[in-house]
Amino acid sequence: MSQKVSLNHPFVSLDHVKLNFGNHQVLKDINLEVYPGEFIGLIGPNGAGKSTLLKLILGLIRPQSGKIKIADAKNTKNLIGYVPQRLNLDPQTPLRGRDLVALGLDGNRWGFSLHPQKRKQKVNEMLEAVEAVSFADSPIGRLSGGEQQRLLIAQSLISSPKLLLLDEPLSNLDIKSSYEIVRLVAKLGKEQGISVIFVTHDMNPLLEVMDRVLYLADGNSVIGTVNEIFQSRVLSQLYGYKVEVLKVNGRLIVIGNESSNVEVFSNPNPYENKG
Ligand SMILES: Nc1ncnc2c1ncn2[C@@H]1O[C@H](COP(=O)(O)OP(=O)(O)OP(=O)(O)O)[C@@H](O)[C@H]1O
Repeated sequence: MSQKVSLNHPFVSLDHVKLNFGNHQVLKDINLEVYPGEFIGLIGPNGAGKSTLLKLILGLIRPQSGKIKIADAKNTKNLIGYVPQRLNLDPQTPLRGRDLVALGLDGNRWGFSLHPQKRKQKVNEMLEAVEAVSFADSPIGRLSGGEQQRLLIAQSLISSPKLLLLDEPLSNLDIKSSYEIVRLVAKLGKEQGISVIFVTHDMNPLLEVMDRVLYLADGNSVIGTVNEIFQSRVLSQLYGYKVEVLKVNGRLIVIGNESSNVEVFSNPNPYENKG
């Protein structure tokens, strides 16, 4: 499906979004605009509502109030790719890597109607893009976490989405794989003009690729550039414990130390939510 997406207009916008689960107010007033090709890191403590925010954008749950707008598209089904946390698979699962990627075609209107040769070609192109050709014919249950993540990313991108939502894709990955996955997503996002919202607890691999950072806590959000948010003072204030941001060889590194005492500053939100 070809959709007209303007670079000057947000692809996704959330306007005063509020979400409760029963009496539990998870998101109080979220405002956000995500532009085409923009890479946003979504961070915040456990239970802050990061996955819930992704589900709202996916349309899986509806807000109590506020508006969520996805470009001008009427049919958003194929416009959003979603990568869940790693799969928990039985090692005996008969599905091969390339079958998992092909499943991404079946969720859209032309998946089954695609000529088998064209279908195979599309799957091969995606496997090459995520550098997964060498293990594409292995049963997915026997692949490593990093290999499975590459396949899930290929699956989510095969229907040419305009927005990619990734929910903690780095959990269970080693440092090298984490950096590789982040670089891969950032590269494909920029090449194809895909907006990315990337949920993570490990911020370090994202520091060089994020355009902006969205921090969720206590139902509210703070958004800013990496330089605005990644300061020891700001992160310590947001998390409520000592977080140090160091510059080593020109690169930022975030170190969290929950046991340290820290002065929690009186103003809980150092930045206005700029959307
Ligand atoms: N379907 C649901 N029904 C009731 N409460 C829910 C539901 N889904 C999530 N919650 C609650 O909403 C809050 C936010 O959950 P969510 O999974 O969005 O947090 P998160 O920021 O992604 O957390 P984590 O970092 O631990 O993955 C939590 O307190 C959770 O228990």
